[in-house]
Amino acid sequence: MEKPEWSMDDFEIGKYIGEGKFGKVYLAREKQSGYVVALKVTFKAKLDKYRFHAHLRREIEIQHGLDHPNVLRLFAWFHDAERVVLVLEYAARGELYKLLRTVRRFSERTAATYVASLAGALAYCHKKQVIHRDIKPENLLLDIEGRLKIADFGWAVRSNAKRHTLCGTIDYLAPEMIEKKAHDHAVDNWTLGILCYEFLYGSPPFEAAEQDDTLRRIVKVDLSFPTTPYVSADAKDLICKLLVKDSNKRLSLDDIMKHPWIVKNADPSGSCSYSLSLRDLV
Ligand SMILES: CCc1cccc(CC)c1NC(=O)n1cc2c(c1)/C(=N\C(=O)c1ccc(N3CCN(C)CC3)cc1)N=N2
Repeated sequence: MEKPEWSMDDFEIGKYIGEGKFGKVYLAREKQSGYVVALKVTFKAKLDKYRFHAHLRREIEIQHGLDHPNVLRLFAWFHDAERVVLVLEYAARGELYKLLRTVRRFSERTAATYVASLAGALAYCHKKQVIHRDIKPENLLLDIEGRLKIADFGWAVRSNAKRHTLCGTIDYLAPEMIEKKAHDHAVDNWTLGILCYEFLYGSPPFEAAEQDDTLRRIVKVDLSFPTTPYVSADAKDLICKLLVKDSNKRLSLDDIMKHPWIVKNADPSGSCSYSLSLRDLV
């Protein structure tokens, strides 16, 4: 997909897919190859208004440098007089959180497959000195085979220096980010524990009516497992080894891949042709 300079004329624009704070996403087909992509269009006027150039530039630099089966590809980008356009991989099954809300919670096999995919993608990002910092169901997409894709590197940073910026939805924030201590890639490991809990129980572990209560529960690691739905001891063991206050004591991404629950339940292909098992329907 490399060529001197792309323009909107190279694409047939398809249906509107969705929008975020700064951009609208459209399905599109590249005319020469017929390749289907997602075009994320941001108007420069909006960038000026919110002084968002640096954020977008960082998103482009970081995501363009990543190439992993569970990271949404940024193939190219271009701009014209009024827009900046990102040419992104198309994830045909949409947002993972909508699937989670629809089916209420995932089976242990599906949850373990997604956790393993995330651990693999994050291990790759950390090796490339990148911390995503905003891993949450809303930023996870599914391709046509049901394979998980991490998207939206808007909050990602290079992890050479310790970071101090508070960002992201509070349910997924690690204690050290709330206590404004220096944080490193271990924040993504914490978030993986939050997601694993949410995949299995249908809501994040420290959810509370008031934001302050959630923050208090996070810094206290006030973790409890409801008696229903049934969740295996292995799954709870993994969650307890990730939701650890001391970021140095959290299970490493490599150890997650070797954890008995993952080894026993994760589908090595990474794809969950989502079959509703009877247990998921009760
Ligand atoms: C929307 C712009 C935005 C703002 C902030 C963060 C993000 C990343 C998630 C994004 N999205 C983004 O960058 N995106 C890059 C993308 C992308 C979003 C995408 N697909 C979809 O969003 C999508 C949604 C629903 C869908 N259907 C729903 C109904 N089903 C029955 C059939 C399938 C099928 C595809 N493919 N590449």
